[in-house]
Amino acid sequence: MTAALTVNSARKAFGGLIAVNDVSFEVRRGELLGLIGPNGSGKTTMLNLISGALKPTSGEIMLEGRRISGLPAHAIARQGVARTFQLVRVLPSLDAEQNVMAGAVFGHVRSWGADARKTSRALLDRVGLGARAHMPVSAMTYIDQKRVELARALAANPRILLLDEWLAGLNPSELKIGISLVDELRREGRTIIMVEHVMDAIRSLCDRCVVMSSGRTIAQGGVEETLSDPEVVRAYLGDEDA
Ligand SMILES: Nc1ncnc2c1ncn2[C@@H]1O[C@H](COP(=O)(O)OP(=O)(O)OP(=O)(O)O)[C@@H](O)[C@H]1O
Repeated sequence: MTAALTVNSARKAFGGLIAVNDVSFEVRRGELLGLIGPNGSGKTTMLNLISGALKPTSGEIMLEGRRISGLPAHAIARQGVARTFQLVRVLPSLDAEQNVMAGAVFGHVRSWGADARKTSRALLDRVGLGARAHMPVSAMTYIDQKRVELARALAANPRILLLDEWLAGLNPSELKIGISLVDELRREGRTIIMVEHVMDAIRSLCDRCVVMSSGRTIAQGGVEETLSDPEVVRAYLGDEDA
């Protein structure tokens, strides 16, 4: 069966720094893959290569067997890749509902007007913001802006969802809610890549992990087996987020 996403020898150089160095992995349909590694190991750059925010220096990325690397970000979004950002990016002058509608209009399965509004309302309910649909996002807390961003990413029913540290910065009770929300997405069969430092979340949510260190993949496979790999333990030692 064709993988949902295939990354083949992806490489990204920023001048002399190779942020992603010959990385290859697959994400199966309906799988939640954890992309983990110490700070600066290349995880966000890898997500940027998939979403088209950056073009790979070499290598290729395929979505459902079709090459997406090299396409502009908006074309990749149309093909069905949606994401959230490590530092939330919302449209601050618009309200929550309008932000989510923007995802429905510009993404994979597009809808407009009343349809987009209906989708948007349902998703805002789902992320716990049903009562604040008309609040300007600039007046929302950071956590609520993250929820808006997740709803926006889901609005176009993407083929693959990229979560860049979506659980970071949550307090323990918010984290519990956040984990169960991602778990619900997983149970409904969504294909997700999650860049995350919260190890409890990795352990409870991921089907498999890919571990990066200094731009390279140092391990991939089942979560427990990967996290106990001596090279992974070594890569994390001394890293305060481990
Ligand atoms: N636009 C850029 N220009 C130059 N260097 C960059 C750029 N983006 C990332 N880098 C460098 O590439 C390396 C990998 O960064 P990246 O943000 O992908 O790591 P990360 O694993 O996501 O880190 P973190 O967990 O801290 O978010 C780092 O050394 C970073 O400084």
